Amino acid sequence: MVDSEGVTMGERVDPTAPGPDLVGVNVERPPLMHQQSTVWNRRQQAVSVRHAYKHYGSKKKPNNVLSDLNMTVGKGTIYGLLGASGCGKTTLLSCIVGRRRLNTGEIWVLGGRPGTKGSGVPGKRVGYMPQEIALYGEFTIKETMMYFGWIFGMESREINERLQFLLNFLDLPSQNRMVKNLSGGQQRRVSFAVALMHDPELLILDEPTVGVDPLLRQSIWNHLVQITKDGNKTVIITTHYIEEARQAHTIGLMRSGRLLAEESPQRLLSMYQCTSLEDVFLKLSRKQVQVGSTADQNIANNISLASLNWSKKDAISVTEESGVVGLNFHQSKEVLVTDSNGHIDVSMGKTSATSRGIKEACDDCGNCSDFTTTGKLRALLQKNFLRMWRNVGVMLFIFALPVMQVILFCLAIGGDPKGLKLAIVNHERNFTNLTYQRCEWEPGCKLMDLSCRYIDSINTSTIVKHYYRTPEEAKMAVRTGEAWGALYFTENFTDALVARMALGKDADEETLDQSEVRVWLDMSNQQIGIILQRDLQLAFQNFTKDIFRACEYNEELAEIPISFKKPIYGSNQPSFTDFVAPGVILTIVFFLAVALTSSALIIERMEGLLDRSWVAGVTPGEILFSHVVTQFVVMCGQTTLVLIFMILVFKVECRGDIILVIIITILQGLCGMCFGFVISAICELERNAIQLALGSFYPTLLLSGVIWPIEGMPTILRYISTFLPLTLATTSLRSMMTRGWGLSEPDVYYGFIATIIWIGAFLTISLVVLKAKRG
Ligand SMILES: Nc1ncnc2c1ncn2[C@@H]1O[C@H](COP(=O)(O)OP(=O)(O)OP(=O)(O)O)[C@@H](O)[C@H]1O
Repeated sequence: MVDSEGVTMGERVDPTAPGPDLVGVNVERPPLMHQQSTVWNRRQQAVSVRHAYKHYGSKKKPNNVLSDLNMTVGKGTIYGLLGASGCGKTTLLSCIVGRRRLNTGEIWVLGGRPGTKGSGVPGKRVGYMPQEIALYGEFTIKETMMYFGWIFGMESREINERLQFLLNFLDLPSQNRMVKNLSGGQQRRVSFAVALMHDPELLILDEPTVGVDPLLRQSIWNHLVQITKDGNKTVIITTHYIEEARQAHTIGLMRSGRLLAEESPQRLLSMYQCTSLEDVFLKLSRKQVQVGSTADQNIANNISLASLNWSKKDAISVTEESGVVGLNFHQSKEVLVTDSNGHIDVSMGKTSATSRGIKEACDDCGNCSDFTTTGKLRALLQKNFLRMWRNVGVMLFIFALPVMQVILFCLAIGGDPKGLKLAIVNHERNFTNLTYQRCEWEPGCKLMDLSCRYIDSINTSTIVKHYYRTPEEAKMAVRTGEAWGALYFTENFTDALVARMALGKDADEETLDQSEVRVWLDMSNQQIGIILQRDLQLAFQNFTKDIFRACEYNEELAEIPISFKKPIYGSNQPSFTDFVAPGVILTIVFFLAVALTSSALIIERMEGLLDRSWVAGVTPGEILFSHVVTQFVVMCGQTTLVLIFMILVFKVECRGDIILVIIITILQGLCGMCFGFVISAICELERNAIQLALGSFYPTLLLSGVIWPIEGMPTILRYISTFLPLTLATTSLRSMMTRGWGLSEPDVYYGFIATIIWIGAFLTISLVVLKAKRG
């Protein structure tokens, strides 16, 4: 029994298994079995698609775009793929060039399967012009050609020669014009030129003639006819100008994810007795709608000729193999030979060409390292730098923003508050005029007007003193927000204080009570409250020491018996800036890298540039690598600026090895960049990437111990915090800067290890996601 593939049941050739001809090592024609020969022949066509199914969306709610589609494109032919908008042409082409994968079914392109090693597809065997412009707007025409030429492994001289030809042929303006300044039609022609650049074996053009004037359109078709003449080049073209497709050797009429017909234009016109291809398409479409339901029941394939019941039925060859009307297309090409079974065999006499193509593709991989080629790297790196260089806004963003952030941080954070109002009530003095207070006291060992002497020792830059008549008035000032605290001295403050000091343990309750300085603070602002407490206590200590010194007592008696010696690390008056600065340095570098990277990749993807590079043979790994290199250079610049401003200009303490400080900062920048890659790989839209980047900013900042010690967090949060990319690195940098520790300390090297692990994890995730998305 022979099935629809022409293969004996039970001996079906596994479409997914690589055939002997796959890798170009053994392209000898498989012997004997006719069925195998047919399958083999089919696979040697320029393109062969069999039983292709492709859907978007989830399996539960699939949007079926290709359903059991079969297509055969003979070598050395022009294949016009026609169909209404949304019928799946672009999807089919993207599967052919290896940009997407089918859900089921098989595709063979130039004797290999797209995406397999050594097939050359995606790669330089294919020239692809996508529907969107997909060009770098900030490149000149010449730079655009150089970029793609290098990716295709061409020499600069070769590219220049080809460029001159294409400029003339496509009537393009000066090669130094920026792409973004060209008209829509000119941009499309540049896009077409890119596809023609490396003279590929298979040219896939998605609506190349949109926006092109009729004369040039004809010239483009003439060129396509010309390049396919010798049988070595094949063209697949989609167009909305159906009639221009008359110049194609074969036309595939597509509707609802299937091919309704695949024939030469002349044959289609005569078969359906129409004068225009549009009429043929309409006829076939109507028929498909009419018979759709019954046909679907009988044949799980494309439209069946039997059910169509055309008048010229005999003239149409229908095979179940193709499921397409007239698969045995009768091109007027001498190169196409029909074998004894009626199957086309274009491979005869051309085996060596196929072999050569695949072999060349393999050689390309063999010549260079497995990872990449210098041409590709050169192209990708130049592209990244040129894009940044041409975009002044981005350049400013890259270098001015970190400096601005450091300056703002150092100026705004960590300084002692100034001008805090204190409401003072001093009943030792009978003030009549509260606007001008003279609270005089006599220096030396004079125990008089001690309230005034104490008030005088209160730091005046932080505290502004306002006088009130009664404690109630002063407290009201605090309640209404006029003052941050109220201070009250009793009528007998001096006498009571002297008695308290003289009597010591014999002092009575009233003496103790009268000798107190009573303070009511607004503690709603923790930082201000603590600073006021600190300053009032410090002022009292200085005031007492001053009296003891004057009276020739031992001034140490004025202190509490806990002696804080010179700290082992830091100072007795630690600065909040020194605590926060290490975390702020890393946060600035980390999140700038996130912002920059995440948007860069998404913009490229949305403009279709990433797709185009992929089809040209650039791998996700190469794209990531080129961005890592570009970002690394940027990172070094940013790190230098941030550290210069932080340490040299604003004198933030740095006791440790500056080289280690620089290394961990750069590593954190790289880590942020890799996180940016993950975001850009996951998110389709720039908007979503921005949301994700911003959404991750606050949790990371709050949980990484940047602004508050992680020791103050609940236990679970502390564990979570440890596993965030910034936490251990912040601790490490802080230990280096404030304690002067080196790499031998666990606190320091944990930060380095954690950062490196995060870089690896982020890179792996983004590679996996990018590769998955290519499918
Ligand atoms: N990435 C995608 N995700 C989800 N659906 C998609 C995606 N790309 C295309 N589609 C859907 O698949 C269907 C076929 O789209 P496709 O772009 O292949 O059609 P087309 O024939 O090329 O149309 P046109 O001639 O207008 O370019 C459309 O319904 C489209 O909305």
